[in-house]
Amino acid sequence: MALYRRIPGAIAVITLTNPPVNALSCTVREAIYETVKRATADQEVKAIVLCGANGKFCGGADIKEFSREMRGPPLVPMIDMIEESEKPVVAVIEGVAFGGGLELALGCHYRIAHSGAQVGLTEVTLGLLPAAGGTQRLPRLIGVPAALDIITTGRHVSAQEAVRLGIVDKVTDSSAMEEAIEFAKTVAGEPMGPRRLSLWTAACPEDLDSLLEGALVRIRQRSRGALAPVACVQAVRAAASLPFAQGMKKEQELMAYLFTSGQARAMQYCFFTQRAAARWTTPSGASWENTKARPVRQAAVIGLGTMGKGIAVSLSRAGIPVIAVETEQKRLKAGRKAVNSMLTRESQKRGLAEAHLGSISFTLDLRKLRDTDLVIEAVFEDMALKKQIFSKLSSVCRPDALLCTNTSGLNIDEIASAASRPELVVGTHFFAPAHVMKLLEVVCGPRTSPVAVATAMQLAKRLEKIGVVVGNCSGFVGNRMMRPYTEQAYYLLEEGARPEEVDLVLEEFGFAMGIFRVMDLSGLDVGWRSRKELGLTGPKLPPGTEARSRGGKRYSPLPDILCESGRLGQKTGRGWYLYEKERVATPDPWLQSFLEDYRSRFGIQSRRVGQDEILERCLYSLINEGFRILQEGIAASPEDIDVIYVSGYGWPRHRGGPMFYAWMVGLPKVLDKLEHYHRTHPDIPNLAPSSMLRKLVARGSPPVHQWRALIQQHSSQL
Ligand SMILES: CCCCCCC/C=C/C(=O)SCCNC(=O)CCNC(=O)[C@H](O)C(C)(C)COP(=O)(O)OP(=O)(O)OC[C@H]1O[C@@H](n2cnc3c(N)ncnc32)[C@H](O)[C@@H]1OP(=O)(O)O
Repeated sequence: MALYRRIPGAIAVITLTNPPVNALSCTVREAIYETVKRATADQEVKAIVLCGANGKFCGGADIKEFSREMRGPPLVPMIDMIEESEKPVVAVIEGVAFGGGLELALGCHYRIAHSGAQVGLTEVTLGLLPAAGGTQRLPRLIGVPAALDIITTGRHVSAQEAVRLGIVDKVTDSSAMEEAIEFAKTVAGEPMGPRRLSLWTAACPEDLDSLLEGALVRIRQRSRGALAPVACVQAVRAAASLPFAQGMKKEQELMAYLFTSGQARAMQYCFFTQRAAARWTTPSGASWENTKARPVRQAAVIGLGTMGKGIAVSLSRAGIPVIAVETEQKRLKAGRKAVNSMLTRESQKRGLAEAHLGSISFTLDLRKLRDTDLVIEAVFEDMALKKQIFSKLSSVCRPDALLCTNTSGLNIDEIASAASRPELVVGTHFFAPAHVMKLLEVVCGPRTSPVAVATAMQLAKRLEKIGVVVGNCSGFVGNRMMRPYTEQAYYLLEEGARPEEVDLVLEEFGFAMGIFRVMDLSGLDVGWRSRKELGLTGPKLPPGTEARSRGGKRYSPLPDILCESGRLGQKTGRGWYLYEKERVATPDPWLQSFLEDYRSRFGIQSRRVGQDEILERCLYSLINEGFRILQEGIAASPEDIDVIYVSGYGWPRHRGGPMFYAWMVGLPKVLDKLEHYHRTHPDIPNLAPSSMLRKLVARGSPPVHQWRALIQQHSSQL
């Protein structure tokens, strides 16, 4: 709703009241209409102040309403009515003014913001565009180039930048409300015509076409295949070239097209699932409701390799004092140097004062961890080494200290078996670079206590990461699903495809990089090491093993052969691609002839592999593994899997996540295709459709939010 009160000085104050973010729900819109009409009709009122309750102006349109039939007064005429008011309307921007919230403020005649406020036209992040006049008013207010950037990225703009750009008229460190009231008194009675943005002309550069073209190029690089940012560019073009009314018509047409697109649905699904994952209720009944996280006043990181360094920076940035431990003086020195320079870069980039960073001390002595609340082990993926560390930690640390391992796939329970209190051992799987990537898989072993999970999830929040609780199995959720995906990519090469063909299909789907480019970037030796550990290749492989088969299942030795010949990816200048210029991948003629030789050596008839087959075999095998994960109770819900993929594996947000995508494609189609590919490749068991997928199809393919209820609770690992 919106509360109305009249205060001395002939001012009407209208307060949007819809916790937690004062979203513009049907009821709020109705109340704004009514209160603005009341204020304009009231002879005693000379000016109007519009604010939000609880220190937040407005979080925009109510996203929950987008999936229902629209009711109540629409936003556009409501904002027009405010702009047309003869009495000045002053918006008080505290907290946030996002999406429709900022559009509402743009309809007001003046905007006064608190210095801590943020504004933005964030609709593009939900697959939409600012269709309450935002695409037409913002360019008129601040010019086309700056508006184009804000509208197409949906980025949050600080109050300081907002006043610099002219989005707000004034910023104050003290009470924005009081400032606005005093200001409103000074403009009461003035004509409002010059303050109506709809009457302005957008300042436009001479080379408008090249500005818009440049924006489209950046959009294609950043979010391939996403419709909303492209529509935003079209709407801004309309603002630059058409009268306001026609621009508004164009804005509405584009919105109608986006609103019903699967992409908007997918991105709104992402918005809600990310928040649902943070609420983490497990099938065994643990949740924030009944479990309290332990306070983390001091943390430690063991191992200052790539991951350890990023984790230490992440902790320090959250203001948590850190003890960083290494085994050798040389490594400690190198680690200290790297961490300190990362922190300096961070504080320069984010404007963080050193006082806000948690202190980091460096030591070779594990005994220094005796007062630590939480330890994160980030050493090599070596089970024996990890067990040795956990055993030592048990004797050095406080008995209630939480012991976390950053393994990316080893058995948490086996690691926990070396600790004296296995219930306090939990997996915290960070993603590289750990101080940048948002995802944290919180891995729960069979003996991990709810308190340990709650503490790790609370830590994720403090580190501004998205924590998702998963069960213990090889590779957990994310890496486990990657295996069948990469295997399919190798098989496709064996059968006739080229790396650049596979990558192009995946990039056109929306991944920032295709799988072969990703492998080249992270180093082919990472997978090679783990395949050697598993005895799939290298010295542990029993003599006489067939080159293309392991345990009766198809195996591709292609990546092993590349590694053996020193092609480890970008770092050696060669991998699946050639890197003559640093980081620039070019198709390698050597690889092409190597693949031809390989095929003729193994009698494989090379064929042209179509784009659909590339996409389906890569994605459906990954999705199929997701269904197995659900079946085994390793993830609590399909939404959790989707959050993991969107926030940690570059799955395009406008595709919702693998499980949502499967549902959008149609579960019967996914099942049918998997059956087809499995019939064609019976030696690839990953292609055999999972029973969970069959079950969902048999139940009529219910929407994703209903799957959780169908997952057998007794098989849950959580
Ligand atoms: C054809 C008809 C349409 C015409 C209108 C078209 C023009 C307008 C479009 C829009 O305005 S779209 C919405 C634009 N707004 C946003 O993108 C903001 C989204 N929200 C956020 O970014 C954040 O929530 C926040 C505002 C920065 C607050 O962050 P914080 O971390 O403090 O809290 P959260 O956990 O994110 O949110 C708390 C709670 O509130 C729910 N929520 C937030 N924003 C909205 C919203 N706009 N609509 C509905 N609900 C919202 C959020 O889901 C959380 O709920 P729970 O998970 O706790 O249930």
